[in-house]
Amino acid sequence: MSKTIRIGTRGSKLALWQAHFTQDRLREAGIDSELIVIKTQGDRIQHLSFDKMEGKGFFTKEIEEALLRDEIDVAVHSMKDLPTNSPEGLCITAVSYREDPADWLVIRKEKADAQKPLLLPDAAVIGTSSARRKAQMLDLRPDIQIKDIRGNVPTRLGKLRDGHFDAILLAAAGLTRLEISLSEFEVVRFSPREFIPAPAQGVLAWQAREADKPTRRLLKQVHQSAVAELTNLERKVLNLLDGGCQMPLGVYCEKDGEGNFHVWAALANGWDQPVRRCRLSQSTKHGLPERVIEALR
Ligand SMILES: NCc1[nH]cc(CCC(=O)O)c1CC(=O)O
Repeated sequence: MSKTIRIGTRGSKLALWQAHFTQDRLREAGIDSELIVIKTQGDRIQHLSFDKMEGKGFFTKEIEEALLRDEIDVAVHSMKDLPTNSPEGLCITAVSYREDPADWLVIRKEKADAQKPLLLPDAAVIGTSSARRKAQMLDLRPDIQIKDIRGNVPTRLGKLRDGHFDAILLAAAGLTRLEISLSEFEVVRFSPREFIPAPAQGVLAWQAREADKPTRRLLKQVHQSAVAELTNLERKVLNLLDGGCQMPLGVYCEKDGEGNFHVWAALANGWDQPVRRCRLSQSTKHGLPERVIEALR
């Protein structure tokens, strides 16, 4: 018999889905757990665009602090929201399967224009607060207008429905996990090789105290090491650039049946600056992140 693992999570619908998913995986491994909901800066400050907020890790800081204070044993994060350097004393112990890593462009049906690229009318108003999505969208359609949008996934869809935007960009992972019907909208489902996702998009990270060996041993039972190999590569590129989740950087990695690694990356100096792209392949992962940085220069 092991003790009950305390899982710390944000309170949004998607975060709770992720926490329940964690509980299910642990239960399968015979491990009992309970949920502890924690509010973060990212949940409280919903009116500011991310580029107007200071620092990194808006969705993760308070949960990491609870972990350090021993109020929880495991923190569940969307891995893409997690800065590449864990605070002193904490580490990412395990990662989940990868949900579809793509971004989807969700368009109001009455605005969709089948004659135009990406089904967008001229000068379409696109809602996104992500510098990465802004830069890649402007690269594809320089005529569009960008407007910031905040709030959780259902809130954003509500704002689209209410006509504040012609289209918005969302992670396929969030929409799929919440089983949100998009039948009232037109949807452009980008390939992650074309519209490059955030490093580790679609993957959950399970964080624990470095010194808490019993919890870390339990988490290893649900760890997906093949996923970690790819997300570690993606996050290494972010780390080498000294970037956070507001950097206009997309990195996406696949490993093929022969064991070769393929990386697609896109980087801009700012959200309204030109996008530089690269696609690299090699048979080992060694030195690949460094080559990506070189190619994006
Ligand atoms: N930044 C918010 C956030 N963090 C994780 C997801 C979706 C799940 C994932 O990508 O793992 C989202 C919503 C979105 O980007 O549309």
